[in-house]
Parts: sequence; C-alpha cells; structure tokens
Amino acid sequence: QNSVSVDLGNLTQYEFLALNSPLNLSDGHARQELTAGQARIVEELPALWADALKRPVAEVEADARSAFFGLFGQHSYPRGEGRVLACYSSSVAMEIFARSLATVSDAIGLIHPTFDNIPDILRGVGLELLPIEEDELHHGDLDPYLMSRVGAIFVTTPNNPTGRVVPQERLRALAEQCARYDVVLALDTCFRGFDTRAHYDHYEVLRESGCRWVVIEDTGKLWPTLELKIGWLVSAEDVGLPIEKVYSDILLGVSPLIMSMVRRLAEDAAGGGLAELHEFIAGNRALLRSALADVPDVHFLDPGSRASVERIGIGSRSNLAVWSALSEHNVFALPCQKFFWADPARGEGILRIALARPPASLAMGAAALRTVLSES
Ligand SMILES: N=C(N)NC[C@@H](O)CC(=O)C(=O)O
Repeated sequence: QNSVSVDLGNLTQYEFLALNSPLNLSDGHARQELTAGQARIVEELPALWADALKRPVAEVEADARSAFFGLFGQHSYPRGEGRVLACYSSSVAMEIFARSLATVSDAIGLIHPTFDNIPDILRGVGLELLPIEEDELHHGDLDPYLMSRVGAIFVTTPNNPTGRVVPQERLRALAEQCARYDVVLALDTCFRGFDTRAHYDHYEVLRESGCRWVVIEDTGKLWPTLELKIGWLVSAEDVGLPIEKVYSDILLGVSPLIMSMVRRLAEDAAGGGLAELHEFIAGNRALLRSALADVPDVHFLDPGSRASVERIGIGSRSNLAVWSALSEHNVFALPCQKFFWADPARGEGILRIALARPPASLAMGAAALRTVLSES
C-alpha cells in the first residue's frame, strides 16, 4: 500500500485533485444527477435567456430573491436598495465582507472548526482570527474578552463539516450579545437548504435583536448546476461597513440568466423538489453508514447532521495515509486537518465524504473506503 501521504496547503487544493475523477467524494458541491424537474429547467434555459433580454435586471433579480429566500422560510429578508447583493459565489461575497470589515477592525471571532477558505480569506485581508469552539458557541454567551477584542464574529450555520445548526433562541441570544458589544454578527448559511431546522426566519431574529449583521447565502451546494450559482451578500441597514462600495470594486452584477435559473430551481424545490433532495441525501447518508457499519474503529461523528457531507472518525489510522490509499482506487475523500484551522491535529483521524453524488458513485467509493480501512 502506498502510504506516502500528501499534506496540501488548503482543502480546496485536495478538492482540485478530485475534480476529474468519477469517484470524487471530496468537495461539497452538488454533483448528483438532475431530477426530471431540474432537467426540464435546463431545457428552458434558451427561453429564460430570451425572457431576461426583455426584462429589467432588477425585476429578474427580485423574482429570484423572492423564490430563493421564500423557499427556506427567510420571509423577512431585506427589500431595500443594496441590502441583498448578488455575487458570483459565496466565496466572492465572503471576500467582499472581509475587505469591508478590515477597513474598520483588525480582528474577528470565527467558529472552529469550519471550511478553511473562510479563515484564509479573513487572514488574507489582514484580520487576526480568534477561534470560537462550536460547543462554546452553542453553550451560551461568548467570552467577554473576545467580544471586546473583535469587530465581528463569523458563524457557519449549519456548520461545515459538522452540520450543526444554530437554533433560533441561540441565534437570538448571540445577536443580542453582539448588539450589547456593538460587534457585527456574520453568518454563512450555505448548507441551510439541507436542514429544515435552519428554516426559521433568521432575518426576523436578527432585525429584532438590534445588532449589526451580515448573512452570506449560497445556491451552489444545492443543485447540480455545473458551478452556475449565486452567493447573496445580505446586510443590515446600519451595518456600518462599506459593503456596497467594496462590492462595486469587485463586480457590477450576476447574470440575469443565472438568476432566472435559480428562480426556477427554487420554484421546483418549493413544488416538492426540496423534500426530494432531503430524502436523496438521507438515502446516501444511510448508504455510506451501512457500508462501513461493521468496520472496526469507524465512527460517524455527527449523527444528527443533515448536511450534504458526512464526517467519519477512523480511529488511530492516519487520514492522510487513508486518503492516499483511496486515491490509488481513484476515489477522493477530504482529510479534515484543515477544518481545524486553529488546531489541525484535531482533524487527523477524520475524513469527510460528500453525499451530493450519484448513489452508484457513492457506493463504489464507500466500498473502496471499506477495503482501505479494513487493511489499515
Ligand atoms: N472558494 C472555495 N475554496 N470553494 C470551495 C468550497 O466551495 C468547497 C466547500 O465549501 C466544501 O467542500 O464544503
């Protein structure tokens, strides 16, 4: 067994290695087959193109926002000018938020663990990062020292890779503490679509709390749209950050064709597609867990997660050695050191498997993982 292990710079570099494999179980992007309803929307694209040519982009955008935010129960999203900014991806939205925060603050609290492009983007604009352990975030008020040191706190909910959701009353308490310290509360909700526990109206809670806030919403992990996506950068009226100015430094706007595609996908989801997606992911999660059920020293670390990824504890095995052995089978998982951006050693015995994949691919990948784990 080739136990040479590779330790790359960040998680996305591992994901690049998997991009051309039919057994890519690495990135959290949607790579399952189109449903019949979604395939019909692909057929509609030429008509959506013609429709977008005839209508003002503001109208097309408003329709896309209404369908997407309404689908996930976010009825109180802001309607005012410049309050919801469409970006090419949630990472572009993240970069704009980070640059605007760095004009007024030099430190931010960040949930730990989480996907490493978030700390990388924040460090990239010169911000000092203070970790907020996920358990601490869910337990109660945050450390007063941290709250007096930072200009914002950043929370991914549902979190990546754990799938853990900040419940409504916890969000309210967090937002109220942020209001007391005048700290911006920023949320990355890119996995929200998978978990109905994240479908309470976050914008109503945020508005009622009186805190300054930013939310990054993402269409990119839900539907298999060949990376056509929108990251929405949503902000409070009095957020006190030059978000619109920095946005205008980066882009003028997202294609109305993509906005219309997102609207139609959200409409299809509202008509039954979302429930279908939840069942699909649950089925793949069950497939993976049963394939590994009798392998010694294998643990499913997030039993309650509904996100489109699954963390697997592999005991004392080296996840980099397992990753390498899997890659010999042309199967690609994601080693979890880099999610623990402040303490990578805590990710050593953990792999993440993507669930938004064709069941047949997942089954073959799970069988290869079972073989590799049984040999190590
Ligand atoms: N801008 C970056 N690095 N994009 C990768 C990111 O979307 C993957 C991800 O979030 C996940 O695999 O969970």
